[in-house]
Amino acid sequence: MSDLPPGWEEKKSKSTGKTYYFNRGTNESQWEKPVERASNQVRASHLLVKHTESRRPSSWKQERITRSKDEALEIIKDYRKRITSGETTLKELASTESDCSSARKEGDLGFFGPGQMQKPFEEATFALEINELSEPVFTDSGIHLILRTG
Ligand SMILES: O=C(N[C@H](Cc1nc2ccccc2[nH]1)C(=O)O)c1cc2ccccc2s1
Repeated sequence: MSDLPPGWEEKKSKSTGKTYYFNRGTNESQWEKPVERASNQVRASHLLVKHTESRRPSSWKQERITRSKDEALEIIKDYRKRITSGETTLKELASTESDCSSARKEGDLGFFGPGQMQKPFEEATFALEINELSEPVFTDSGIHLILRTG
């Protein structure tokens, strides 16, 4: 399978059987194989702190998450202070502290486009500059710190 830049998919023309390329961001198609990612793709790493109201109050770290949403927010604010002070980095903290399974990849979620992540997460990420760290972001999964990386 040819490896395509993020946001593109390979298709076969129904009439001619020729391969063409579909850009999920612009819904345009082209015959030429794309070399750069679709413009609407971003990449991010994140640190998630779950709480009792999380959609799935369990993680690789803790079978049953018992902290409250308020406690989770205090934890996230402390993490943000430690990152912005330079004491640690988001990727370091995500590796040991994130309640998301992406912790094993330093919180890296890879590339994604519109419609792939929960709306508050998507909107927050698309509003960030590359290498910018978000404020606490609330989704049904819990509370996140997001670092846009691409
Ligand atoms: O949804 C996931 N994990 C959930 C927690 C979670 N909820 C999220 C909501 C938005 C963005 C990331 C999120 N991670 C879980 O472990 O309960 C994902 C894990 C991974 C791992 C690698 C790449 C993408 C993803 S998305």
